[in-house]
Amino acid sequence: MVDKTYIPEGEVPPASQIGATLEALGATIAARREAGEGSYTYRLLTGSVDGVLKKVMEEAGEVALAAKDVEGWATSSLAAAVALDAAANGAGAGTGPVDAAGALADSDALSVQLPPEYGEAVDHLRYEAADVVYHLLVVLERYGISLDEFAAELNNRMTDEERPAGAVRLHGEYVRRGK
Ligand SMILES: N=c1c2ncn([C@@H]3O[C@H](COP(=O)(O)OP(=O)(O)OP(=O)(O)O)[C@@H](O)[C@H]3O)c2ncn1[C@@H]1O[C@H](COP(=O)(O)O)[C@@H](O)[C@H]1O
Repeated sequence: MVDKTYIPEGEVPPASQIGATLEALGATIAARREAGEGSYTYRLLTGSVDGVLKKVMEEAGEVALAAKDVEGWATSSLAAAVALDAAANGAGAGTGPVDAAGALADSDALSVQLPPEYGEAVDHLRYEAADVVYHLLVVLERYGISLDEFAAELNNRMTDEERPAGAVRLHGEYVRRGK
């Protein structure tokens, strides 16, 4: 898989990239409580709650649409490869079971060319996912749920094998499933 990420030369990466990023973003969002109307985050934190809740739902919907777009490009690429294979080899060619990677499981392997639009759709999905997380963090800040408390919620759901050593947990009285 292509590594789409990089670290600028000479910079030392933090122990956890996503942890450091969420911490920084959470701190920025919290600090925007004092920023004034010029800040989008301030407006989400202090305006009608419907505003930020609508954004969370809208962005989640955009994630779903973006993912469907990725699926669409994958499916049409696979269909095009099957049609090409059938045309090149005659009926019965390339008709074995297709695995998750879109390749035929038998020796008559099918070569699927993913178009540039597929990669662009994946990038768009990542973009919309970031929009959801940003708006979700604004909601958490609005209701005083710290990132550590949020982490504890996730950690409490993990098995002992999954949970990282020293991970923060919720006290039993704050574990309320569903409500
Ligand atoms: N991470 C974000 C962030 N992600 C998304 N957004 C905003 O969320 C809005 C999303 O709305 P839309 O969906 O209408 O816009 P879009 O994303 O351009 O378009 P689509 O999703 O419809 O394709 C845009 O205005 C984005 O600028 C964000 N705004 C701010 N931040 C962070 O918060 C910091 C403080 O921002 P301010 O409060 O604006 O100073 C920034 O420096 C960033 O680090």
